[in-house]
Amino acid sequence: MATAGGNSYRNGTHRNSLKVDRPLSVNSNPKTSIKSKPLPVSGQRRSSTGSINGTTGASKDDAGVPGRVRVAVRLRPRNAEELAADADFADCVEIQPELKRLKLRKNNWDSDTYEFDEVLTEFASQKRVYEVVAKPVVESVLDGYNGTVMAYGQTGTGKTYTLVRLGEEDTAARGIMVRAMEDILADVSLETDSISVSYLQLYMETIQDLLDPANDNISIVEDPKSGDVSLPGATLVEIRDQQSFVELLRLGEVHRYAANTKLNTESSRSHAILMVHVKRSIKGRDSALSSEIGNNSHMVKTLKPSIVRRGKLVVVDLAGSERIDKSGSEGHTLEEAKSINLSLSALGKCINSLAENSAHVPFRDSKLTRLLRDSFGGTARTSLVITIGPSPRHRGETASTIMFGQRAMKVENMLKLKEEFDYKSLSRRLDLQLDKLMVEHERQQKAFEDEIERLTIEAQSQISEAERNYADALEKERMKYQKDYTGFNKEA
Ligand SMILES: Nc1ncnc2c1ncn2[C@@H]1O[C@H](COP(=O)(O)OP(=O)(O)OP(=O)(O)O)[C@@H](O)[C@H]1O
Repeated sequence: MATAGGNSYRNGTHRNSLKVDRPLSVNSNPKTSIKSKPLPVSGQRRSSTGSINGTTGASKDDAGVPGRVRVAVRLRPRNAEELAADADFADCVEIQPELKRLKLRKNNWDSDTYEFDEVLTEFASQKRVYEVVAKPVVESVLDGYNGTVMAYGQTGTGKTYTLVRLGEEDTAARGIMVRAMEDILADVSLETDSISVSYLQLYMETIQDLLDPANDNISIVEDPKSGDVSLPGATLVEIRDQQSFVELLRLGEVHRYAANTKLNTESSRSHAILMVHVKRSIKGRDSALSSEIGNNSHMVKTLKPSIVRRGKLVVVDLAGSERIDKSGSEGHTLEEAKSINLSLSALGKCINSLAENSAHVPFRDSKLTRLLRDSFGGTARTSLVITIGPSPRHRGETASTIMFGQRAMKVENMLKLKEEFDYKSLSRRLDLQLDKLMVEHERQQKAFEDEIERLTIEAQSQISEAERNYADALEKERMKYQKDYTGFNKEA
């Protein structure tokens, strides 16, 4: 029945209510907009000194650089079931990519319009999705910032497809995780830099290690001073090539728990979290710290520690955001769904509080929000992709996903360069220098002692010779006197 209305709606012949939940100009405030850096030419190394807002070097301002959470929406194409079941119905959404707008149909005559940082149609390639959603974040991580890429949406709308696909049989299908590592490996130098990875899942408020399933209750440690969150119990694997990373992802996926629900037989019931730590050594390059220390005196120059930048990329594949009642879950699965809902609703509450600038943000309400503290309202550059399906039967979930994305767009982070002096390597360098100096000192001491001994021996032999000469001369003198004395007596 809705076909005619749906088509005419799609052709724009009906008046739609324009409900834009935020100012129409995405970057209306130049202070709060992040200018994405131009993409590097393939195979060409970027300069690592570029900063998030396009200026050279890091901001010396300790407060950081403002960076709003960026949100893209991705529409999944109709699946086989929808092609059959929804054949007579129009999609519940219409995408206007050139305007970066999405229309959510209310009925045959009316729709609400929302604007996002990017809108990705059902034809958007995985490459394009990576480039608009994740690439700017990956570049920031390479420059020494923290970054987050997260997918949020109803079960079966393409979160795992967008983030986790390995694309081994079809390289065009590679998801964000694989493409991000390719870019990271292409930019770092493994002689001076290092990449290490943890892969975890958050399931029923428990953090489990996807790289070591026996490690199933990892605690979150928060630094009370910096607020930094870490998981010291998680397996950390050093990555040196793409193949070992892909194998690691495959291993993680095997371990990821997937429970069936009525909505999707391969639904992920856990949140999967990939953490990529990128540590880079900066030598003689422009940096906030190196210019702070100055380079006037020779002393400072020789004792100047090198600088390390530690960027962390967090990629989060959230569990499906569908309502419990609709998933038809019961028993254990109901507990699961409640737990998933608890963490997702805690995330929603935090985002609402941040969007409204509330004094209190309830980060402590769930492990997910504790883990994502730096990603929302923190120091990370964050990009969210919200995934939606076209089916009018799931209009409610699609609407709630869209509202989540709209609120997330209001969250402002303060991006901070994670740069510090490498005192450890300075101390190692000084230890080495000290060892060398001590060996040299010992060598000189020995040479000095040898010289003293030589001089002593020489002096002693000279004294002995002088004594001998003196004794000889004395003897000669005595003999002479004796001879003279004897001669004198004879004459007398
Ligand atoms: N953009 C797309 N193009 C083609 N197929 C897609 C796309 N997005 C998702 N799919 C397909 O839809 C199905 C569900 O996708 P996926 O498993 O990624 O959903 P999900 O949101 O991660 O679900 P869950 O919350 O249950 O983990 C998969 O078969 C996937 O291949």
